[in-house]
Amino acid sequence: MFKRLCVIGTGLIGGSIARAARAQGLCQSVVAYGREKNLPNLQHAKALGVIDAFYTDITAALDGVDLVMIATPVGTMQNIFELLKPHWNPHTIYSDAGSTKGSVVAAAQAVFGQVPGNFVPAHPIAGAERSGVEASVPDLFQNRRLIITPLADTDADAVAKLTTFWQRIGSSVSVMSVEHHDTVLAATSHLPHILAFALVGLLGRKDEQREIFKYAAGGFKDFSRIASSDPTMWLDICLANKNEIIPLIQQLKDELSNIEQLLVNDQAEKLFDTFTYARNARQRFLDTLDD
Ligand SMILES: NC(=O)C1=CN([C@@H]2O[C@H](COP(=O)(O)OP(=O)(O)OC[C@H]3O[C@@H](n4cnc5c(N)ncnc54)[C@H](O)[C@@H]3O)[C@@H](O)[C@H]2O)C=CC1
Ligand SMILES: O=C(O)C(=O)Cc1ccc(O)cc1
Repeated sequence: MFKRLCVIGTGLIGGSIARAARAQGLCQSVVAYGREKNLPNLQHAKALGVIDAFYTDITAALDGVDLVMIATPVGTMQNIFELLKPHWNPHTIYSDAGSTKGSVVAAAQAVFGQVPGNFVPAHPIAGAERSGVEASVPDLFQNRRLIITPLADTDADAVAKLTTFWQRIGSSVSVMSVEHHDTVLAATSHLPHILAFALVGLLGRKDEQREIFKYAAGGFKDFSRIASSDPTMWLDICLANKNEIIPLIQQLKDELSNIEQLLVNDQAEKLFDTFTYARNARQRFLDTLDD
């Protein structure tokens, strides 16, 4: 499908894309670009067989490449576009895996003036709280969703080819606008991560923290898992999508205040209704997951 894939950011996502593309025979070779300070990680990626070669020189890294995947934290994307700009090839497909799309498109606009038609913004809704190439696996995207957020000028052939690429590594591909993506993901991914960081931070500061984590029942263990996620990656995501996230934090505070008042006033029936509404809403959500 592709001759040579170049991954920029060989971590959990970049490494998993490389492994999956190789496993499915979607490219003949995989190379990586990285910075000098990241050499040990690139050497490790090569030793693991995730990539065939790595370069700290972007010209060498892009030689013969027909697919570039950017999988670095979203706050680095503008620098990556600056790096790519002098070598931009109209016959190459460029894409990314960033968790926010408005900020990535804005970064491309800032560098190129107009977002190039052969850059296809994308986001795999698959991942983990772990980072780095050692956490990468070839089946990370199996039975998961992948969102493409094309712009009016995005090349339809590039979108079609990238759609096939993601489908062949197991993803179900949806297309939506950049704005809709950022609104939806703020609610379903960004707010829950902030909540996990806040809750684990709160409990971690308490004197009885040893007890709290020792007796963590299933629910807290599940929910606190995402608080182990990479702080750099989440700082970038939260800053990039803060306009969507801040109103949701306010709404969440209102929900918590409501529950607090129901408890203060012993309004058992209303509290029961609140829990029942959420439980039914989740069931409706699960019922429609296959749509
Ligand atoms: N972790 C997850 O579950 C998911 C992450 N994403 C997105 O994918 C991207 C990558 O995330 P992960 O793979 O989890 O992170 P990671 O921390 O595992 O890997 C990121 C890699 O990028 C490299 N890097 C950072 N700045 C760089 C720069 N300026 N130039 C070259 N390389 C640089 C790092 O050295 C590292 O190897 C992020 O944009 C994230 O928002 C998307 C879906 C899921
Ligand atoms: O570990 C988890 O449960 C995640 O939610 C992983 C994740 C993190 C960031 C994304 O943009 C998409 C998926």
